[in-house]
Amino acid sequence: MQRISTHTRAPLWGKAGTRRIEAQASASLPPHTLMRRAGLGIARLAMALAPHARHIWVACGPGNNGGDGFEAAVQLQACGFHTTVSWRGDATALPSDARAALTRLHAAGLSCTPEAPSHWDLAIDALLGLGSRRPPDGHLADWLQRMHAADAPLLSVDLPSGLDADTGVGTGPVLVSRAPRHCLSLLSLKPGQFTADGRDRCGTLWLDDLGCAVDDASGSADAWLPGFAPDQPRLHATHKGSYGDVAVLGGAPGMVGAPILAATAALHAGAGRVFVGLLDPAAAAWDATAPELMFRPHHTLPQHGQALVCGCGGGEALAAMLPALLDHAGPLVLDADALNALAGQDALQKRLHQRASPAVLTPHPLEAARLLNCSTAQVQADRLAAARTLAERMNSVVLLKGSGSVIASPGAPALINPSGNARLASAGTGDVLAGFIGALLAQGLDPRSAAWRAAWRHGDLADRWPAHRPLTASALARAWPARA
Ligand SMILES: NC(=O)C1=CN([C@@H]2O[C@H](COP(=O)(O)OP(=O)(O)OC[C@H]3O[C@@H](n4cnc5c(N)ncnc54)[C@H](O)[C@@H]3O)[C@@H](O)[C@H]2O)[C@@H](O)CC1
Ligand SMILES: Nc1ncnc2c1ncn2[C@@H]1O[C@H](COP(=O)(O)OP(=O)(O)O)[C@@H](O)[C@H]1O
Ligand SMILES: [K+]
Repeated sequence: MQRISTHTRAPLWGKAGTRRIEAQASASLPPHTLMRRAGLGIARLAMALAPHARHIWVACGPGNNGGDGFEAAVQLQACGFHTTVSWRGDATALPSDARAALTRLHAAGLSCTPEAPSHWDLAIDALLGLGSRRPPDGHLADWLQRMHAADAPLLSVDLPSGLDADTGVGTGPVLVSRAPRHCLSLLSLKPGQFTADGRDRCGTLWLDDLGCAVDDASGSADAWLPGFAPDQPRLHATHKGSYGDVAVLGGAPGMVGAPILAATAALHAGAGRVFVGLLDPAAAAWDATAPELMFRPHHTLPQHGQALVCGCGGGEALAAMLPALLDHAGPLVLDADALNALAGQDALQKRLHQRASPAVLTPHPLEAARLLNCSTAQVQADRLAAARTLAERMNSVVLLKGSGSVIASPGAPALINPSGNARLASAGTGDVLAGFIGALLAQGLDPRSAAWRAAWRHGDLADRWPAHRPLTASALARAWPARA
């Protein structure tokens, strides 16, 4: 069993992929082996999480997820825990593995109750897993509501009930709770555990591969957790020219702070030199808080060989500049208003598509929706699919921001960034991310690596941020070297 952290590098499989893994694994094992192993794993984790628990509530559902719960209850009871198993239904309607597990439960002297207990020290959610098909209702919804509302820790089996393994879209209750939440994923990790509603519902994630470790030699994983992103070591005999130039273009009237944030972030993330071209003609031509930044007339940027970060606080004037920039700029990050300018502009999108080196696009869900000509809700309903579609359509690396940012690139597996938290949900942190990406491009990383490494570091800085210190974009922009 493995605790999943932001350093974990691992393949992610959705429903179809996990079903394939399950079918292959069970074909080579005696009947019911996987479910017994699952029960053992759940019981072990439950005991480790709540060693002093006296009363454990196992809520079981109508499928094999419920079967896992029955198996866990047998183990917990055998280890001396007072265990209440709640289950309602017709035993003959259970799938065969779960039916066998129910028989074992009865043989162990346990019986099921159709009601929830009034008190428990740890709840185990074995209601629905991979087979969840609609929002839980009736007694399933009632039991889930009770588990989420209680102060006791909650351990979800495989998936929090109602969470879609592919998309991370959750149905059914979820309440903000101070009680710890854990999820023990079985056989595989799933994309939906890391994006959209997945993080909030899962809490701390664990993986039990049930003794069937799967490698991804065939490249069939639906996405990957990228793993730890160490900084590149530096040779001693280097100089500012060794680490590239970044040019930042943006800053329409009233929005001048955005490109300065991006430029400051690029500087602190290791770019050799950073230039800024502001679109607001009334803006000051330097920044006393960041004298390293070099301000230039915007029409002179980017100069040859510079990585360009374009769009932060850009305003509508950017649209007219984009054709030339798309055709001639080297390494390129398009953010904010540069993305809005692209939306619905087939000619611009064609230029983007034809670039020799893919650009990095960093839309938040609303910007992605504009680019895809759909609603934000449609983007959020399947973040992986939205990012992949955009990446293919624009022939670009697309970093779809938000909880569990998705990084999609044409011809390469999608990545989901596991670092970061809601303290990043404040104005300007996206500009900082764009600057980080620009710095990594300037230092020679390929667009996909620059995107995921910057996103990982951006989130990691937020995860390590001292609780008492406000997380502002300008502080985040200056935080990189202190951490790497
Ligand atoms: N078969 C096996 O050998 C293994 C199964 N595993 C477990 O089995 C799970 C998958 O089992 P299933 O495919 O049976 O799926 P589930 O246990 O998630 O449930 C499927 C059942 O629930 C019903 N259902 C779906 N949504 C519902 C809703 N909202 N309200 C009421 N009923 C609903 C379905 O009609 C179906 O009868 C995995 O998540 C994992 O926990 C693991 O133990 C690994 C091994
Ligand atoms: N809950 C969260 N978990 C992880 N990252 C988050 C969360 N909320 C926001 N972020 C990150 O913060 C940044 C916000 O960017 P964006 O929405 O473009 O804001 P802005 O344009 O104001 O800078 C993105 O990198 C996003 O992924
Ligand atoms: K579950």
